[in-house]
Amino acid sequence: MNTFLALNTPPAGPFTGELWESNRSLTDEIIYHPFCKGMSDGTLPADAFRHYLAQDLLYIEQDARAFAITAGRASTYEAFSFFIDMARDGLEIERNLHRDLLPFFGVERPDKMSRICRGYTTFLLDTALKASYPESVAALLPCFWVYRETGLKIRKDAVKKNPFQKWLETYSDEAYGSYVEQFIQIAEELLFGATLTMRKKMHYAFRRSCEFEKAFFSEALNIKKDKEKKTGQLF
Ligand SMILES: Cc1ncc(CN)c(N)n1
Repeated sequence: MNTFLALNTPPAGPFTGELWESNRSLTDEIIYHPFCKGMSDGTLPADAFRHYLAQDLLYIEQDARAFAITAGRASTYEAFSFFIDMARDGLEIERNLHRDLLPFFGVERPDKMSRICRGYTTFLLDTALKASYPESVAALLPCFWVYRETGLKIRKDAVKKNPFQKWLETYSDEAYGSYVEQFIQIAEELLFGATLTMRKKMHYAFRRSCEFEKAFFSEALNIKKDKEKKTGQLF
């Protein structure tokens, strides 16, 4: 049986197939995360979304930098050009989303990064600067592939009058999807040409980013509980 049938954004070949499949339980935990379910059925607490959005504002800027660095290290002109586009247009797609959502949810630019946002962006930038080019590609891939898959899956079941509609539309939109497909193709070619050792490193980088993606949603959802714990309001 083809286990990728259930995927809306299928792998580009056996190597990206293996990459997704070996992280399937983790990617499922992201796609079916209570944060995402809350966006789909409209029940996500506004505070959780506000925290997420504020941190995402900082995240996408650093993510775009990591793409620009990766572009500079690309092994082909096509990949260089693609990652330059990702750094600029990818950022712009999400900036547009933020332009709509920030005033709607009354969110301002935060003074500092949360623990998970700092950890994730440091990991992406460190990988782009200090690890190999294929590892950086693998580290950056979940941020697009997992969001695309999540956006498509949760939009299907989303309630109609939904405050998170714009988020759902952005990540299920074709413009976003076409970037993701090209990105998966580049990763497939790199995995194909990689040594076993490099392939393992790429798998590690991909998994680490998936872990951060999950933690990003969990942190936002738990922020209220954490604040209450710190101020002792629960007791
Ligand atoms: C944390 C995070 N991960 C992924 C995306 C989608 N590029 C995002 N906006 N924010």
